[in-house]
Amino acid sequence: MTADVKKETLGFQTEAKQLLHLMIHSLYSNREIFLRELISNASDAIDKLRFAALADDKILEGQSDYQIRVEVDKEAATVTITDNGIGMNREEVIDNLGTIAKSGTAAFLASLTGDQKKDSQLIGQFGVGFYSAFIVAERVEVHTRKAGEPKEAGVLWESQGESEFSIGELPRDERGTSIRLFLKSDCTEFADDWRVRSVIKKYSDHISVPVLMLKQEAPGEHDESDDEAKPEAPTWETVNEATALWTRSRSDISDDEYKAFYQHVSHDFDEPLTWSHNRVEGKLEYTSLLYVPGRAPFDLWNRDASKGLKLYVQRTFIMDEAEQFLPLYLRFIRGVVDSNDLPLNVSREILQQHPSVDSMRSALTKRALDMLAKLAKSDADKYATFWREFGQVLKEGPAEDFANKEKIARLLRFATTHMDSETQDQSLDDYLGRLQEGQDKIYYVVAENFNTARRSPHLEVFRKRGIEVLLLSDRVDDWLMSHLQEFEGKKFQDVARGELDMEDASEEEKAEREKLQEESQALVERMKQSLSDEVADVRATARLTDSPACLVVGEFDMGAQMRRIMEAAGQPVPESKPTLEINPGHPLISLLDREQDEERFADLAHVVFEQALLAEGGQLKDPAAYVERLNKLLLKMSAAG
Ligand SMILES: Nc1ncnc2c1ncn2[C@@H]1O[C@H](COP(=O)(O)OP(=O)(O)OP(=O)(O)O)[C@@H](O)[C@H]1O
Repeated sequence: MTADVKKETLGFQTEAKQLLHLMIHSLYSNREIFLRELISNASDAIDKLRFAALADDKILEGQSDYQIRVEVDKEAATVTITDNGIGMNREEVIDNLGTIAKSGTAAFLASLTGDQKKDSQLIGQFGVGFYSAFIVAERVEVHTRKAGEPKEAGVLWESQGESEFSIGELPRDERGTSIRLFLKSDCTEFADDWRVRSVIKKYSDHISVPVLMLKQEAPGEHDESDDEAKPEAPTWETVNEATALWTRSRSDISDDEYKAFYQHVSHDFDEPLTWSHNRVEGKLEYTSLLYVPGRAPFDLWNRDASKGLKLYVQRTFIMDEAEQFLPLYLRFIRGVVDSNDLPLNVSREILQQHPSVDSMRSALTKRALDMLAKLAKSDADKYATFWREFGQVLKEGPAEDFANKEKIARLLRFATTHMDSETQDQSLDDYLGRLQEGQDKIYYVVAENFNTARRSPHLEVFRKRGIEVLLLSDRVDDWLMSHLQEFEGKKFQDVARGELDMEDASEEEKAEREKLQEESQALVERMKQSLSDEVADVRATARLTDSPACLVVGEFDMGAQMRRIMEAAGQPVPESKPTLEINPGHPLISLLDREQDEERFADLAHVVFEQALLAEGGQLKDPAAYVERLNKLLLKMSAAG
């Protein structure tokens, strides 16, 4: 192909260079996947052409027999993948094959460790794509022409996968793209017809476009006496199943086929955790195939990361990332929806207004939630994986989707005082199964991290009474809890909020609490005066057993954790002071009560307040003053001793 080409040499973008290098070294043990990636791209290119032809069928140049051809040449040690899809012009070749446009790429590359095994996992998450050709090829040639452009617009791109590539003009009769791989000496197996066929069967059976290879003559078929009549034109045969997988009946599709199809639609390297394939008939007609990935993509938290489903209308590919069919909190779900009701010329704008889309969205949301519920029930290990990867995203659900709040709540998993471990593996149903007699609330504590939550002084009385408390420490938790009011008729109660009124307290306990309050009246008044700048109120409490004091926010005030997040984000936060609750039975509080020296009383009262703030993960306004006060008290103590 290279004769007479005016060539120009250009360098790969730095990120592309790094990725290429990494790809070659970390995916070697799984090298056959290059074929899946290239066929997947070829099929995408044909989908794009089909879609573009809906608006202007001149670009088909009278040829609408879509196909992908794979040719091997054992002698030359090459394998060539040719599609008659949309093709690329010069600029697109440079952009698509020479740079990586995904946002977050630099951060992704920085997260790599140099450990091949770990990196190969990560790179799978990133999506391997076209560059996987260089795992097996020492040189790659791409000859392409954009559909609808003249033959002379053909482009030849060539690279050895190091730091540069060359690009030149080379006329091309057929529209579309041909990718020729000059195989490395230890990869010549991919120039073998049978080897390639089996890889195509394995990974690309479900591609709706036919993948063709030259028919091989069976041994003995060749009749010598016929030699005069030859040569016949080579015949091509279809190697893959070539029907869109989702159009087939569920019972005819094997798990392996579902998995391979997932890798095609999601560009994921790994297997999905589960899937749900459904055909809906009646008022609306559509087929959906939804998957739960096994791992979060590297850019899950990027605003512009890919999300949504692949949309088809009557089998014709319309768009990637159709976001309208699922809510944001299910943005990790991948798959396909094929509608019979939407018009073929549907655009993103039309999708936003089309009446069927709303009904499809609520049905697909329900379907996705049911699929997760089923996974939780049938495979605890896989569900734990799901939760680890996507739990935080699902926690956005109750705020976004009021109608499905209860369903989502049932899917949530928490760390609680029951296991006292950081792993979030307890469901609300588990919690309800362990309610104490008379308990009619679901208690929780929110803190900055797990240990602060677990050691929160607010929990002391709950532990004493054997009442379980949810331990929340993810950033999204305050947000979540502000939208979850109740579950199965039980209200959620923040243990650090409002006055503690434990419904199971006995008459005796109540009387004791009242007595406590009366006895502490004088101390409480003195402390209120001393701490009037810091706290809204001081009161004696029975909720503490080991700690001298804790802070409590008003029933309707913003939680401490939420306040910290808002402050960190530079958001205005309404001014509100917490209430200090003290434990009159604690020796430090008794000491305070006995303190006659007003200055020392003020110091000690402040230290008690500041320590309560520290214990819940808060920040002191004036840490130096705290240290000074504490030191003063320590010195006093040693002087007294
Ligand atoms: N056969 C082809 N025909 C037309 N365009 C192609 C072809 N192969 C690749 N491209 C273009 O090159 C781009 C980059 O391909 P590449 O496989 O690296 O990434 P991708 O398919 O976009 O995503 P991923 O990295 O997740 O696989 C594609 O998005 C497409 O625009």
